[in-house]
Amino acid sequence: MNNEQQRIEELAVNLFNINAVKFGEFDTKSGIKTPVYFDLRVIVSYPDVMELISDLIYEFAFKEMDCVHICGVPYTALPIATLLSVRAKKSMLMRRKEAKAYGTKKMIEGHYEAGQSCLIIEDVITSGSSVLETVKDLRKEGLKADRALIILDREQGGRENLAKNDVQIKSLFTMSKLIEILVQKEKIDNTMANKVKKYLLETPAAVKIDSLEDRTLLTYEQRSELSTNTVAKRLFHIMSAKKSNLCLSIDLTSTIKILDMIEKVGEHICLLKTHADIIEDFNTDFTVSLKNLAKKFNFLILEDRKFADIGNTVALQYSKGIHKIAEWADCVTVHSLPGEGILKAINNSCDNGIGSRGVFLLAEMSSEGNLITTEYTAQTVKMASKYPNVLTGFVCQTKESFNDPRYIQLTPGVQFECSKDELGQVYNTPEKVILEKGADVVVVGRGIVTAKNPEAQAVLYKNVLWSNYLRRVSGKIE
Ligand SMILES: O=c1ccn([C@@H]2O[C@H](COP(=O)(O)O)[C@@H](O)[C@H]2O)c(=O)[nH]1
Repeated sequence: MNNEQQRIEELAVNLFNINAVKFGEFDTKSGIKTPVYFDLRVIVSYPDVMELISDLIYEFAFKEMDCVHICGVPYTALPIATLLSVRAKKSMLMRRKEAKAYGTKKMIEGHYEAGQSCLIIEDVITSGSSVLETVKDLRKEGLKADRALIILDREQGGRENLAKNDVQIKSLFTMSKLIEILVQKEKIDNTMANKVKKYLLETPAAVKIDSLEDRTLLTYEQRSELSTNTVAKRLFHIMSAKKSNLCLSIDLTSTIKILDMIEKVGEHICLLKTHADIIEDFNTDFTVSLKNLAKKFNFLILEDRKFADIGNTVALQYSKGIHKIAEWADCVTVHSLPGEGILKAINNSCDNGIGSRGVFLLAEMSSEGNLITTEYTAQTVKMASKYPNVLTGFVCQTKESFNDPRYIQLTPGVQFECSKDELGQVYNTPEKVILEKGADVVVVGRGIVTAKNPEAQAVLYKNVLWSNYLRRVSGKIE
């Protein structure tokens, strides 16, 4: 056995011994359970392991790579990048997780010039999204970022996702290699190893999240393949099948008027948005009729309840009271203001028998003078990323709010003219929201409901929204 192999095996055993590799059942970012989990954050407490890792990276991977700078993906890879920088006498750059609120507002700290190359160091890759975030920020500064050294590649699509974005990787271990060594060294038995192998074979490659590719250039069909929330998947399918990305906001106050309006426009919409609390004669028969119409015309129902309380209260508001929203609405809107308790509450309700449901988180609002800031929007998107199974998308106004192709941008505030109502609602045109603002599903309320001929108006909206979507995905925007 050669020296490299021996030291790789030594590292595998060390990682196992310090509990940086764990076996059991763990939740992952993508929502799929995994029998093996890597927590390389603990290595900072073990100088010998740190030294071994940086030696291995330096001798077996780094030496042959020509680069001006080294940049670790925050945070776990930062100490490794530091050791390597000292060892190789190469400049190190630091990528911030958030831009500073004052001063330079730079994302990359250190001295560099555009055109110089920067090698990225990362501990573990699954989909490769964290490496891509770093690549994105380095490239924004004009740096060449096309190679990354990884300690462990989970072999779940990260290498391929990165290659598609022109980043080549080299890793000390693949997951299969590590497992093989641990069996050989009698750290785990064959049953466990087979469980991991089965998981690797059966689990779809981790979705391509936060890629550099613009989500709005992907088709709804392509995005349905990536969806981790059942409602988002269904909605993408319905949109493609009906050639409609129109959501009707049915802000009427009587059940008869609502059902009558749906008979007229149901064929043309992919989503129906309700405000149950404005309906004066709300009753269970109405919800039965609503569900029948949703089935007949093939659309989903979104109750625009905008929950904004503590998790426990929301769980009750969602399933109890007169409205029993959980029983008839495929998805609901939720404010992020109170924190992730709301998402947990709805996630738990799904696990506890109501089945697959979805949430649209409010990341931005269409009303003039609303208090949402860009930081609030960014934190909302970050919070949501922990709940991929329940998150259908975001209610927002701008494409920049998020780029994860699994989620749907639902944009209200749309009419044929850019205008405002007397209470501060701001309207953009269908063309603008689809082509410039990144909307996937567009909410139209009074633009249809108060029209003389709502059906004809719905068809007009549907056609213009769909043709602009086709322009967007075919890259024919002049
Ligand atoms: O930021 C937001 C969030 C939700 N809405 C809702 O959409 C409709 C818009 O109705 P219009 O008649 O087309 O103005 C309405 O139900 C709002 O509650 C929004 O407008 N803005």
